[in-house]
Amino acid sequence: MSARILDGKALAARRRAALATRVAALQFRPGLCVVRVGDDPASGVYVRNKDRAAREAGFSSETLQLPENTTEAELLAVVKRLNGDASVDGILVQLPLPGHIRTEAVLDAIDPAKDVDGFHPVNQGALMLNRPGLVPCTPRGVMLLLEEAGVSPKGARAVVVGRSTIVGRPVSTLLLNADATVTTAHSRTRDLAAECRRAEILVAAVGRAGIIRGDWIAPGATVIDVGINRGADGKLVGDVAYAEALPHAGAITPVPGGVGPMTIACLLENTLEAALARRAG
Ligand SMILES: Nc1nc(=O)c2c([nH]1)NC[C@@H]1CN(c3ccc(C(=O)N[C@@H](CCC(=O)O)C(=O)O)cc3)C=[N+]21
Repeated sequence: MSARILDGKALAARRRAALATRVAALQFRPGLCVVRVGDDPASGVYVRNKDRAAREAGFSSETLQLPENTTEAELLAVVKRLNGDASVDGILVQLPLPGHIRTEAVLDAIDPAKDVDGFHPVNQGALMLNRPGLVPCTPRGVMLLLEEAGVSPKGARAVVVGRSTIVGRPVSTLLLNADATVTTAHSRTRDLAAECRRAEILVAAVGRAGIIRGDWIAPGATVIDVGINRGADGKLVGDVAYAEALPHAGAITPVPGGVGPMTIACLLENTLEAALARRAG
């Protein structure tokens, strides 16, 4: 038996096509602005793919490329200008930022109504309280892939490996809000293999190639691999040892072509949502 492959690339393409139809019917173009400081390689692929996807869906998309030596004060001034720019519906500041800039200070400065990453404390707090708000893109993509797989979180044992504020924690919260029984495992978890083996839904968001081994996966489990790591041969690989996992999992997302494209589709959905909410007043 071999796992069903959850095609995130195809699902993302369908969602972007649906978005394009909705955007074409609007009286305005939703505007996304991405701010990139320096050229961290982790951001490169994302910025290029996002820009193309945004334009194809009828959004206006702009990337402000600032030099590596931009000061925190200068970046805050850019964010404030975008907060006040009525043509900008969504603001995304690419992470990671250079070490001399405090990430929290920058994220806190983004207008929560334009925070299409969903990283602002107001939006993260809303998520924790299960109230309406902008939800982080990758975690939303994870939930949509589960839905696509026909897997209901309700009552299910879910294990999320990773506790980052941008993926692990919000994924755990979304699963909890969807009535899963959630374990958040991390680098200090005593027996990671044992925790993973209990999972009916396993979400890997660690950022280390292949650390989740095939025999950590319960028979028939649904595996969502959030990791996008560069392997020794330069190819993209996930956090899950994919070939090993195939005979164990019931369904699994590939890397590339799984969660990554969904992140971009959800970013555009968040941008439309922010645009409609702001323009409704
Ligand atoms: N403020 C902020 N928000 C982010 O969401 C954010 C960020 N900063 N910094 C960088 C990371 C990285 N990230 C990716 C999203 C999609 C793909 C993606 O589309 N990957 C495709 C294609 C990869 C390829 O072909 O090279 C795939 O996995 O199939 C990759 C990486 C978002 N990030």
